[in-house]
Amino acid sequence: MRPKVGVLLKMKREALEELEKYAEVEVIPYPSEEELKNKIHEFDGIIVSPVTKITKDVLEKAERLKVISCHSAGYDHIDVEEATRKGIYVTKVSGLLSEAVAEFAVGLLINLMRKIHYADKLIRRGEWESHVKIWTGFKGIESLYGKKVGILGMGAIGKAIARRLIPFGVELYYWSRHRKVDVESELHATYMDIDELLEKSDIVILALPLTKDTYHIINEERVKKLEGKYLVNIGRGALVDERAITEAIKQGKLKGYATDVFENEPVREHELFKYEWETVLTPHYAGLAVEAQEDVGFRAVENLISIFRGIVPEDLVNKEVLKIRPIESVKML
Ligand SMILES: NC(=O)C1=CN([C@@H]2O[C@H](COP(=O)(O)OP(=O)(O)OC[C@H]3O[C@@H](n4cnc5c(N)ncnc54)[C@H](O)[C@@H]3O)[C@@H](O)[C@H]2O)C=CC1
Ligand SMILES: O=C(O)C(=O)COP(=O)(O)O
Repeated sequence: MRPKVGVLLKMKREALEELEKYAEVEVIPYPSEEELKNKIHEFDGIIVSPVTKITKDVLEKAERLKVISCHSAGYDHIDVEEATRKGIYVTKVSGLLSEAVAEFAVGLLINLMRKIHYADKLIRRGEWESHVKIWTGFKGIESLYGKKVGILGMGAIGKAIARRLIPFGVELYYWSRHRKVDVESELHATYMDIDELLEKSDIVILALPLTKDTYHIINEERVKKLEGKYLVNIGRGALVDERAITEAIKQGKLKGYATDVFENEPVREHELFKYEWETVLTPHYAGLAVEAQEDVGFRAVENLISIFRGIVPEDLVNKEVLKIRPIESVKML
């Protein structure tokens, strides 16, 4: 029997056609939790974007579900622990967005330090001369050259950021779950414990996934270690305690915060909106470059089909699931 697959986003037509070769497909773009609860029992597999949360309540109704294929590198919108317990395979799309996202992270950082976003506003308001006031230093514009940059999370994106920063003449530090000897020889980045890294860096970049271990990893205590420094967040909003960050910006302790991600998205209003000099804020769009998005749909389809064929894909997030429900028992193709 062909698997029934729910596509819970607007996916590229070509990727959808590829999926239709193997599965009975129903497209329900961005359903509400209620809609999903009423529908999920029909599916053997789903393809899902970061906008749709797959909660414990949804999974409770997912009687047939065997595969959740994320159309993204992040998988924090899935209750992975519960999925694993139920023997559901969860996959992500690794690598495809990294170059575009890393480029964007560097863009955010340069913008934050050189105030490009702010200068753009000044000239449009007819305030050409005011740049002189700024330049003479009442608030300070800084160059990246010679700075110490600490990267938290040295995965696909973290490495791509590091590679881009080397030509800027910075000193690189990193912290990740595991020490990476290849990174150290290729990128000349020094491994440090997170707290030492926060203390020694002038700039900190977050490129971690959001998990129960990394939730609020930049908490109130750690924000104190960022006094006089810049922070860039390209991972997920809840890697930081946004309230503590906002307070530190308000008090002039954190020099700047640039982020593409927020604790509660979408964001319509935020206290940080007031701090135009100190913050650069974008609506979760670092991965949105046509070149980056080109193959994401195909990879999400490939991961899902691979599992239904009894092949474990490299992009499997919850490897422990293999012990709970062996791959042979999810084979449908
Ligand atoms: N702003 C955006 O549009 C985008 C954001 N992202 C976010 O970036 C995250 C990272 O993506 P990739 O680099 O592709 O992932 P990856 O899996 O290649 O790298 C993640 C790194 O974080 C480390 N890590 C994981 N858990 C850790 C922990 N508890 N403590 C210390 N280190 C830990 C891993 O060892 C790995 O080096 C994604 O999970 C996603 O949330 C990804 C794409 C686009
Ligand atoms: O891949 C990820 O984790 C992302 O955050 C990308 O999000 P998007 O699918 O571009 O809204």
